[in-house]
Amino acid sequence: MITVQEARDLVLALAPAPQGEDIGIANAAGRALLGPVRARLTQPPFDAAAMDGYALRAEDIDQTLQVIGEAAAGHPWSGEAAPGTAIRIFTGASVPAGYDRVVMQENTQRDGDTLTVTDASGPSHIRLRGNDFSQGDSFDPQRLLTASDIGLLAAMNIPEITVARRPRVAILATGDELLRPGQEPQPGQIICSNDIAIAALARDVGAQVDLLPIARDTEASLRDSFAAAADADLVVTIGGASVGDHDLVGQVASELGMQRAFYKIAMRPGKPLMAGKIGKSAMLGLPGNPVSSIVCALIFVQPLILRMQGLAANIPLRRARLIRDLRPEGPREHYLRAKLGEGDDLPTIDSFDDQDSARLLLMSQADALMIRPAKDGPRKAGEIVDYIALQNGS
Ligand SMILES: Nc1nc2c(c(=O)[nH]1)N[C@H]1C(S)=C(S)[C@@H](COP(=O)(O)OP(=O)(O)OC[C@H]3O[C@@H](n4cnc5c(N)ncnc54)[C@H](O)[C@@H]3O)O[C@H]1N2
Ligand code: MOO
Repeated sequence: MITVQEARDLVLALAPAPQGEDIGIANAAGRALLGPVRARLTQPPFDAAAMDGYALRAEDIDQTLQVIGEAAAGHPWSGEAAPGTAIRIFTGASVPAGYDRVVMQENTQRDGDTLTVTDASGPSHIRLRGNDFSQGDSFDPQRLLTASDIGLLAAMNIPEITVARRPRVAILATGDELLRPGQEPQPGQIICSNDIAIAALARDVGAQVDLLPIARDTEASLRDSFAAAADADLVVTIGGASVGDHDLVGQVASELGMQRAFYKIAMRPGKPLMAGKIGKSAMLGLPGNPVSSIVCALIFVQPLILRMQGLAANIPLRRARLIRDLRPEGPREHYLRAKLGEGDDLPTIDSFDDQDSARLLLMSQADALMIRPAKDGPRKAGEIVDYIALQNGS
């Protein structure tokens, strides 16, 4: 069996080069910029008042001043700064040339057109031209664009950008026992939970998801499903990956010409993971146990979808202190469902006693996946371990 790291490298190598698509920035949150863009203007474009008050020359601050004009946002004042004068100014207005200080109106006293400063302390309250960014500055965040990013693109006066086309991801749950949520289970049947969970994880990283009908445990049904997924950039199957008589996914995929990159990895949960290419699509075959499928989606499916959009696919590892001793590990890298707590320097982490890969309730209660290397020795409370933060965490 190959290691998780080897498997990740092979999975990421399945990503084709991203294709570009031009979109308006208003719809660009959650999309991946394809290459750097450059600011089309300087921000702020002029020295701008940061407070409502008066613009004056710092050297005049102790004098009685004459108010000779007004500048508001969008309405600059274009006269000359003369000694002993001030300009009524409002936040966002251009500070007229020659004035180098804005005093908040709370720190002034005005009588007709004369002004005295009652409190001369404090900063200049002027945002200098270009203090945020300058025309020509490059922007390339190397992650899915956030709300702040699209605000920044707007401020840079970039109305349209080229992003990676959303990867089309077909998700296929397999199993005779599976029903859709809301249906009435007969003896031996359960509700299909995995495909909608994996679909949500895929959408979170920018995929356009096609949730296929549940395939039955027959070769014919699986062939039909693979045919329906032929246009996908990535086909994710769920279940039927193990060695049982009804685990047909690998067999049918091979008959359809799948070029296998690997089958089975030293990971717990997730051992029967399968990866390769089928037709024009990348394919990942996830194990059917609900927690296994979600963990594999976090470690392999999401990074692959990000890579398909040209992004680095690193999973941020964090560190926490064990709250109690741990037994030695077996031959597979273990991703344990765990709870975080407040600690002095680092958070504390405590894995659940029950690590059954079928227990969705525990997965939903976990706020971290604690990572223990294969064959890790016993660990003592207080030692530091790596973990991956989960969305459930507060
Ligand atoms: N003899 C062996 N048996 C098993 C091994 C093994 O090495 N030797 N590995 C075990 C491990 S580890 C896993 S993980 C599972 C994976 O099996 P499959 O991928 O073939 O999954 P299924 O058998 O189809 O299902 C397992 C389990 O999960 C339920 N399931 C499946 N799909 C869904 C779904 N979409 N929604 C909700 N629940 C689902 C299914 O009903 C089963 O209970 O194999 C072990 N066996
Ligand atoms: O690998 Mo299975 O995914 O341990 O439950």
